[in-house]
Amino acid sequence: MTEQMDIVLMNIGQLLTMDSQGPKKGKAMGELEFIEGAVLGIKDGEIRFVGKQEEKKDLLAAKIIDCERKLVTPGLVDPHTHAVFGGSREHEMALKQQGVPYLDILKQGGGILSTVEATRETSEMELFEKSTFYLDRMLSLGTTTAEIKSGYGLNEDTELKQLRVTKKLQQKHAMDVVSTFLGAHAIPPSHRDKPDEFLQEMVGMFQQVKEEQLADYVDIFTETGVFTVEQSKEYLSKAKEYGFGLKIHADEIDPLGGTEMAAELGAVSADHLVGSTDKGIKKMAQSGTVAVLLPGTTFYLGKHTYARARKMIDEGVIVSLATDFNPGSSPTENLQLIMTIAALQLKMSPEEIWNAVTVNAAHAIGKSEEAGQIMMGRKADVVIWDAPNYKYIPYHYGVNHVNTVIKKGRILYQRGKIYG
Ligand SMILES: O=C(O)CC1=NCN=C1
Ligand SMILES: [Zn+2]
Repeated sequence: MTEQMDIVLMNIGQLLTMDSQGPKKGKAMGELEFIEGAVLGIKDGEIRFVGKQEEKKDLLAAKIIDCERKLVTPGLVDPHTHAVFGGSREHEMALKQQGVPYLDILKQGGGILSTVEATRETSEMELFEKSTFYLDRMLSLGTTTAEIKSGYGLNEDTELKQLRVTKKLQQKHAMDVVSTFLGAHAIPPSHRDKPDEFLQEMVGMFQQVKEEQLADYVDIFTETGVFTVEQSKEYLSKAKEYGFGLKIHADEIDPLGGTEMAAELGAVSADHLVGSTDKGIKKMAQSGTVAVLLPGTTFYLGKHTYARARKMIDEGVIVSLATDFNPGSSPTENLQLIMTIAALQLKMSPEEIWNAVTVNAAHAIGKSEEAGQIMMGRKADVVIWDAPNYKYIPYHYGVNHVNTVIKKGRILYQRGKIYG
């Protein structure tokens, strides 16, 4: 019986389905489900057939794409970005080259605080247009679902402005967007000597953020010169009472013990984790807190100590990867580059990397049922790559391997032609 599809992808070299019940951890992170010589049927925005070419010859479609034995995967999921911000920080490159530490730039009123100034001065419309451009670029790089944090306002008006821009992106942009309230991103100059009072003001926003459905998660930057573990624990405990999922920028630069605290609170994810201790890693494995690793930030800050991904995977932690896209410590939308750095510096295998940018990344932002996998009935978020197999993407770096991006069954991006 012939079945009429909207789009059929045929002659697929390797189709990565990432088929699994829930996130991958431990040994399972090293396993990858894929079909060689596959065909994929899409109808009404959903996956309607997944199988081997010879199993299904009678698929008819308005559009048939011969994938020429290329790699096909789910759309990538980026679970940690700061993609709504004003201005840029290219002027900080010179300071980085002189070896000025990230936290010193912040202490001198630069870093996050210089982006705060720029964001406060940028209108909601300009922020929306600027972040639309960034999300378009992320789509062209194969990302079809992304998390976006606030945190460049550090006052009620501007934090709400950022969150409303993110909400508008959720409504208007093809990218599926998850929103996180990161009002506790840094201590603004106005509250330099009264961080607790500032945190109280951010707690005072929880009700409105909840009522206006402006964020699913609350996050905090637990770091030397920013917020202590004790302040963070109190802040996140209050966020939990309001029903928010918890995230934390933990042990990025100094090992303060944010990892342990995140696991104890049952945070959905703990992010960065360069300084996580053995104890913290064990606690994350027990609590199911996802380790969102950001090796691009370690690379960009010129650091040589990376998060201990191998230890985390061996201990059974759910590990995912993200760009940490932001104007200061990781100005890149390119999750493919992060895959390469994860291979070279985190020593993650290609199989672990693919699980980390799909099914595990979706789990880190509560999108397990919607993103990161190609399964019957799921949204058709699919990428065709100009690559012969899944190992090729982390191997060949610094370019965009995407041939075609299909989002909810619509072709949104195709590699540009060279008009010779
Ligand atoms: O520097 C930034 O703008 C983003 C960041 N927050 C915490 N670490 C990096
Ligand atoms: Zn971040």
